[in-house]
Amino acid sequence: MEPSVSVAFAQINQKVGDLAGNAARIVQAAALAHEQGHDVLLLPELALTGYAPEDLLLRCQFLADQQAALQSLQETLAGFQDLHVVLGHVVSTDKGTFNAASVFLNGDNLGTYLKQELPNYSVFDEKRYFTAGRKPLVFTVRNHTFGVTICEDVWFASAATAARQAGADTLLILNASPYMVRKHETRLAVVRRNVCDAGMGAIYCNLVGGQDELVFDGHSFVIDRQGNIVTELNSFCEAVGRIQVSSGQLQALPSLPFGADQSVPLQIQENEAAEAEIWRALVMGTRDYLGKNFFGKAVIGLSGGIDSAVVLAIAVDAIGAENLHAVMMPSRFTADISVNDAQDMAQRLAVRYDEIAISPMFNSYLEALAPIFGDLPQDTTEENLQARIRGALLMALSNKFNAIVLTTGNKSELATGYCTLYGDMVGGYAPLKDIPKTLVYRLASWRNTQSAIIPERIITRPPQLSCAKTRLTRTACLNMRCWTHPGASDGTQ
Ligand SMILES: Nc1ncnc2c1ncn2[C@@H]1O[C@H](COP(=O)(O)OP(=O)(O)OC[C@H]2O[C@@H]([n+]3cccc(C(=O)O)c3)[C@H](O)[C@@H]2O)[C@@H](O)[C@H]1O
Ligand SMILES: Nc1ncnc2c1ncn2[C@@H]1O[C@H](COP(=O)(O)OP(=O)(O)OP(=O)(O)O)[C@@H](O)[C@H]1O
Ligand SMILES: NC(=O)CC[C@H](N)C(=O)O
Repeated sequence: MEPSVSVAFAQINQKVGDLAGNAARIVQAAALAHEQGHDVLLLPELALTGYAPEDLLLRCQFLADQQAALQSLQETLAGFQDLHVVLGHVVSTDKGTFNAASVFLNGDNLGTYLKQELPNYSVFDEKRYFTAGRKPLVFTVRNHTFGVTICEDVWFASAATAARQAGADTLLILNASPYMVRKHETRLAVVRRNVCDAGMGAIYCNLVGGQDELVFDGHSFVIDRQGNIVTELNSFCEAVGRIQVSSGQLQALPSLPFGADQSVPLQIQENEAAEAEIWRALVMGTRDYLGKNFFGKAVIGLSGGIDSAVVLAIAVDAIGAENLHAVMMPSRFTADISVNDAQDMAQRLAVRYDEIAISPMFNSYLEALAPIFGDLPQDTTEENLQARIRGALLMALSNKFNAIVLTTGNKSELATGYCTLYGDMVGGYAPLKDIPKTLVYRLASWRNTQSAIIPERIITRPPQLSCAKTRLTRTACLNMRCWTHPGASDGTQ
């Protein structure tokens, strides 16, 4: 019987540009893998710089700092005897800048792989920064040979085929693959087609965490050469997965927790609702945007409507009720039930809640404008003015308390222009910017199945749609109402 080889793969949350912090997490993962007696540790794509480093790569100083951090890391990793660490980093030479991965063992570099397929579509812009590599890299631990590739490489056949031809039995894939609904199924299909069909098993290690407008889901997996899933990690949590390779067979070992937040179970839950996964994506995206930009607190305009209710619920799950401030800013047009529902929601979540009446400010504006407006009829102008007064108040609270304003607009509103510039668009991060209104309702209902934090009337009440507020035609407004809330087609408020 052949001696077995064991591999750990660390789904960790790195931060673009934070070389010291990223290196510390890499060392922590290596210590864990070494302590467990593993032979190989696989890390995500560009684990040292974080993904995507974008224009930092155009700064000579950043490249020099990264090189120094890499050197120092290589020395530290030498302390974990006999552990092969497959680490993603940048290589900069007179031939170009490369998205690379090196295999470090006992202080030596066994080889460096250069990414061959550079994605340059959608959110990816790698051709702006990187030059493509051409050669496979393999290394052997006892009798088992591993190939190394990086993310987009496995979306094509050639890099995996070259690794197989160079003798690889199992392909190690370093990834920074952002989340989209159902992306996991696509990744599995791609790896089955390009890696398993070439005769190899695959260990797919993905980055996890929010980075500006992207959220990486992790959801790393191991698949054998027949295309069967051997083990997979849950999405939206840091974790270390582990396998053993024995007589060419890949066998799962129990996964290990990693990092401070261990609220998400490591293993995939059977039959989980799609909303549960999307909710975790929104919570992680919000938590990491705030955390990585040094905001401990947030402020939200709470209207008693569905969007601000869902944003508040996401924010509570992300940073805790004690770090949130909800502000209701009623005008003379605000219905009592809106105020009651906002109060009720804040109370259920134990969030600090304040009311600031905006009528006096609104009247002052109207008075100041009266000589110019004359007897022109009221229209969107006055409505937008209210939204802008609220925006100014929220930004004042933001400046004074160093709390970021969470914008409540959803994707349907942003796509159709149904929002007020310098008004309800105010703020630094919009958790719902990629969530259409129909999904906002589904998410609210799903979150309430976990604990009833959103007053039911906020979910069932037809959206407060005002056609005067938008530049959409009346027909478009009615269509939108049907589209967003099928139950509300009579135009009532
Ligand atoms: N990473 C981030 N992501 C998302 N949002 C972020 C953020 N960092 C701050 N924010 C938000 O931005 C807010 C801070 O921005 P902001 O409220 O604009 O305020 P502030 O950062 O103070 O920016 C204004 C600066 O420009 C100066 N200024 C302004 C206008 C004219 C002149 C002149 O000399 O002519 C000078 C002014 O003296 C002040 O120093 C934060 O409270 C927070 O809400
Ligand atoms: N009375 C209010 N008090 C506090 N914030 C408000 C108030 N009215 C509006 N806002 C803020 O402006 C955003 C947009 O308000 P709008 O009345 O256009 O409703 P909406 O787009 O349907 O959002 P929501 O579903 O949260 O009411 C709200 O999500 C909220 O953050
Ligand atoms: N970083 C990458 O190369 C990512 C590209 C890839 N197609 C993905 O989203 O999974």
